[in-house]
Amino acid sequence: MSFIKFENVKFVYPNGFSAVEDINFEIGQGENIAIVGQNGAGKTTTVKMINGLLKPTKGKVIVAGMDTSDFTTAALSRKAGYVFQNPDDQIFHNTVEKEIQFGPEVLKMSESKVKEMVEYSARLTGLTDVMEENPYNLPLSVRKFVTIASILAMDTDIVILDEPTAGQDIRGIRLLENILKELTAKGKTIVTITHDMEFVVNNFNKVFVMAHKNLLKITNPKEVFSDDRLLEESMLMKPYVSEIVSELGFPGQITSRAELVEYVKKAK
Ligand SMILES: Nc1ncnc2c1ncn2[C@@H]1O[C@H](COP(=O)(O)OP(=O)(O)OP(=O)(O)O)[C@@H](O)[C@H]1O
Repeated sequence: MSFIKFENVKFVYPNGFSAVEDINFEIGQGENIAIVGQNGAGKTTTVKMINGLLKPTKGKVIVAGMDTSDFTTAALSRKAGYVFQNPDDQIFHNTVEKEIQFGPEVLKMSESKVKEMVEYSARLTGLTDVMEENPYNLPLSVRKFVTIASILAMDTDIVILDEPTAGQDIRGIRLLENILKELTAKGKTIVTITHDMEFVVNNFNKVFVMAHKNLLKITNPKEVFSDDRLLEESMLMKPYVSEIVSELGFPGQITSRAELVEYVKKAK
């Protein structure tokens, strides 16, 4: 059964610019989806319609049984938490702790539940030691985790991450991978926009490929990276491993480091 459903969805910004033309898809509860595609394809516009920040100009968006056109953004954001692409569009408190606390307090969680959720989210995002800091004194990559923590603390059924990998080093990527695992284990539905193809290969089974204001294909990473036409149309780069593998003339289905190591070991 679908938990998120887009039916013939079009979105036109107030200035008349059409960013999404005609999108149809369904996401089941507990699914973990990556959205990839060229800049300006309409990825952010699409996910903002899931938590009601934007309402479709045409068509229907149904989230957890709610037609988003009939509900306020406040009501929808209790179901779907959206982590903004740019943390500075989201952060407005002067300590990390206050920022994370804000969401659960708005949701009127009990004092002990707020404390529990803040501690849990801070631990998961590696922020425990910077709780008293002003977020604006922290690097952008850490500010991103502050925004992720503030959404995790709300314990929404749906978590939307917009470009979480941008500017992250290996520690940040590992933290993100752990967060995805933890959320999946808790049965959360996760939608992640990313340009990092290595991250896609290592963490997702289902990929939505967007281009030209539409959803081109719903597939898995292996199919994306073995479909040269799709790659070209959506202007996606293959993961580094896939590039090396094709230069070496190895089988094209190898997309991750682990698979490459396995293949070379067997071939020795
Ligand atoms: N508020 C707005 N008013 C008018 N046009 C907008 C607005 N916000 C975004 N757009 C335009 O809509 C198109 C789709 O933008 P969107 O942010 O959804 O794309 P995206 O696929 O997420 O791109 P990126 O990977 O660069 O973040 C772009 O051409 C963008 O310039």
